[in-house]
Amino acid sequence: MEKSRPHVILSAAISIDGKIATRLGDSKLSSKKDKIRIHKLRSKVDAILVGKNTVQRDDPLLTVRYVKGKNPIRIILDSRGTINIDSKILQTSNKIPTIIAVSKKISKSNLKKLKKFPVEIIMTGENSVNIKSLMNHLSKRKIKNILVEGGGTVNWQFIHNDLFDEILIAISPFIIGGIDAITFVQGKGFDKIKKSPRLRLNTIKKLENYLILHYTKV
Ligand SMILES: NC(=O)C1=CN([C@@H]2O[C@H](COP(=O)(O)OP(=O)(O)OC[C@H]3O[C@@H](n4cnc5c(N)ncnc54)[C@H](O)[C@@H]3O)[C@@H](O)[C@H]2O)C=CC1
Ligand SMILES: Nc1nc(O)c(N)c(N[C@@H]2O[C@H](COP(=O)(O)O)[C@@H](O)[C@H]2O)n1
Repeated sequence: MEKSRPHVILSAAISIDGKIATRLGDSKLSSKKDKIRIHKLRSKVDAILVGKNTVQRDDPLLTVRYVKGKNPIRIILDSRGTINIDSKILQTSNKIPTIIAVSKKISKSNLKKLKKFPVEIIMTGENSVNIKSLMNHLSKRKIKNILVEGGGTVNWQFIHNDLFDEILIAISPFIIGGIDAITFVQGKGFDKIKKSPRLRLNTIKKLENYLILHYTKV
């Protein structure tokens, strides 16, 4: 029987105090070696997924550049289709397969704007993108594994809805601090430790001043 969702790996570079970006959105935490590690991983997955805020803040390419390898399909969660038309994601969508997942709340004008680009639009969910049904849809499209590269709001949705299998964390040698800085997991958070998913720490790897932690669910 076909699995109802792809295998999901959550990945982030964090400061030693668990932040993924400063309060101003600076998230450049990875070293060159760490980028090589992440690009190797990107080259092995079918798709890479991020949230709209990450696209707005970082203007990422989400491609494989530090190593040789194939680019994964890019998936952006953008409920209202507000992604900037000048973003690298849209501007390179003629070269790299790109899916924009939107909700039924998208305006006609934003839908029209997206349709001008060679992207696939998947509409699911009333207010925000229904990630369970999106995963189901992607599974039917033979997307077997997805690398979720944040941000914190998206990570919370995958964790809260128990839609992940592995977590890869690079602890970088920085301290960010501040209650307004984005943490690895945003959202409402669990109110009791017993509600948190149980994780098994599989490997710890030292990469210069970085620690790469690999967890799976118990
Ligand atoms: N250090 C690192 O490894 C990384 C850092 N970042 C940083 O994280 C920050 C962005 O994180 P956040 O503000 O938490 O935003 P986010 O990147 O998680 O995007 C959240 C947005 O995605 C959209 N969305 C649509 N459907 C959704 C759904 N079902 N679940 C969740 N989101 C949905 C909504 O517009 C929502 O506001 C940026 O500053 C970025 O630089 C992002 C990725 C990795
Ligand atoms: N692994 C990792 N380390 C960091 O320090 C980061 N800030 C991120 N961010 C994620 O990678 C995306 C940038 O990708 P491109 O270099 O533009 O291909 C960014 O948008 C986050 O998803 N990751």
